[in-house]
Amino acid sequence: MLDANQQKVKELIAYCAELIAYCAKCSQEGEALEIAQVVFKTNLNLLSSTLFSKDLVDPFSNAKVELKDVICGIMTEEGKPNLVDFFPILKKIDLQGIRHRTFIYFAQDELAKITGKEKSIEEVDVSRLPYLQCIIKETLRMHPPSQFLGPRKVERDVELCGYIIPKGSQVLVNVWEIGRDSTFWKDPLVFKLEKFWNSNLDVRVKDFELIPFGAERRMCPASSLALRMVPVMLGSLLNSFNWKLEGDNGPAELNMEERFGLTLAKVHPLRVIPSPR
Ligand code: HEM
Repeated sequence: MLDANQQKVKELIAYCAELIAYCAKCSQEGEALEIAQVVFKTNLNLLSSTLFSKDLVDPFSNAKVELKDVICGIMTEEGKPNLVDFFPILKKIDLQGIRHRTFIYFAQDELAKITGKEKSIEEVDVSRLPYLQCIIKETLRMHPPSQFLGPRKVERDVELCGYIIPKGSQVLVNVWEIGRDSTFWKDPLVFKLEKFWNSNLDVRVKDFELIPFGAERRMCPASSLALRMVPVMLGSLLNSFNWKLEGDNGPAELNMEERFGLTLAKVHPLRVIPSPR
């Protein structure tokens, strides 16, 4: 018997086939696609099939999903107050050194060896794909979808790092900042998979330097599901195609500016062109 999460991942794999078919169409036509938009459609259909037994969007339609813009707009507005005062936006970070690029090819190489080239990833493959897991952890460290946990209300006076936080205060935990704190991370502003190579660092519960899903009682209830869905989708996309940035820019010129809101998003959505492997 499959548990609920396994059942969902099985459905996701079927939806991934549609996603890959859409990318294959773009690949044949040499057309760029906005990766967040097409992945959003897949996730939306997965969710709507669960809730309404119906797909809400056609993965082959080029139409923008307006719901995504509405959700993003709301989250940006909701997340606005005071953030800029405390966390200056880092405008340009070079996340893509030569070593990183080399590592990315190892990812693709690992996927081809373990699952066979140009195949979708199955859930059972994920535990045998350590590079892929490093990519996901390093991405969650530098770009956690939720910048803040909270707000939480302090139940009694607490002393923290020499400061008294009075009872009744509202506190936010800045996950984004923790992921970039040099006390915990070597080269915190550089995207380097080595940070997680041969490391047992767990993105859930135990290791507080990496808490993209939160921790303890209010932790994301879907963390197990998400940790199965993300590698299946990302791995399938990487294993099925080679990817190139739209335009003449190389990865080093990629603009990683982030828009701070309830969730983090790239200011300039990633547009990439798939080509056959
Ligand atoms: C990589 C993917 C995801 C990340 C990083 C993530 C992260 C988070 C975080 C940080 C929180 C707030 C925890 C806190 O305040 O302490 C949260 C809450 C929540 N997440 Fe996720 N999440 C992800 C995917 C999902 C998915 C796929 C679903 C649903 C299918 C989901 C459903 C929820 C719900 C319902 C809550 C509210 C829980 C509460 O308020 O008690 N999440 N998530």
